Amino acid sequence: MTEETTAVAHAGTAEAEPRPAAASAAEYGAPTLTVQLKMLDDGLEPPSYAHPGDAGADLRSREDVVLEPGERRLVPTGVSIALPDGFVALIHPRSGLATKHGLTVVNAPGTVDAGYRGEIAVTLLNTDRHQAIELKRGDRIAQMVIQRVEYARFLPVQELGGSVRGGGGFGSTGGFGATVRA
Ligand SMILES: O=c1ccn([C@H]2C[C@H](O)[C@@H](COP(=O)(O)OP(=O)(O)OP(=O)(O)O)O2)c(=O)[nH]1
Repeated sequence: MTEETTAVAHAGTAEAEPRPAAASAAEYGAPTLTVQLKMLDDGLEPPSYAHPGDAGADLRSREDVVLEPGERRLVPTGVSIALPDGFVALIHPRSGLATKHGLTVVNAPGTVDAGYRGEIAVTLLNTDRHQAIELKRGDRIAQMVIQRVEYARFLPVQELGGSVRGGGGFGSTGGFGATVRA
């Protein structure tokens, strides 16, 4: 654990800034929200967006990790944040690692609550049945998407409001022909 490296104001309140309907090239991907960030490991790069307009900021592994086929592990990122009230950070897998190596996030998307101040960690799973996955400290292992959320007041009722779908679900509209091999 080391000293705080980055801190910006306004924790606890929603600070999203309105953006123009059509952002110019210079504005595209410009920050729309200020989030306090405390790095817990001086040697690691903070979360970052690979390109302007990317939804996910990459998170890095704080440790060297080897995941054997089928193995899962909670991997620390060295990052803690203070999200404004009304926001959530969702931890998603990275598609390249998923496609090329079968690396995924068990609980995808992981939910980082606005009130959470601990270290963000990622429960990685090697879904490959044959190859181990070797991750080095500093490797980008997952991505963090920050979104607005609603906090519901649950209102008990006897009858729910109607809808076209009604109770249909779990394949009620068809459209797939998968069969299970015996
Ligand atoms: O991928 C994740 C998911 C969660 N968390 C942290 C932030 C989150 O706010 C906290 C609790 O997560 P969650 O609510 O999913 O866990 P739980 O199993 O329901 O635990 P709790 O009883 O502490 O809420 O753990 C992570 O660092 N990474």
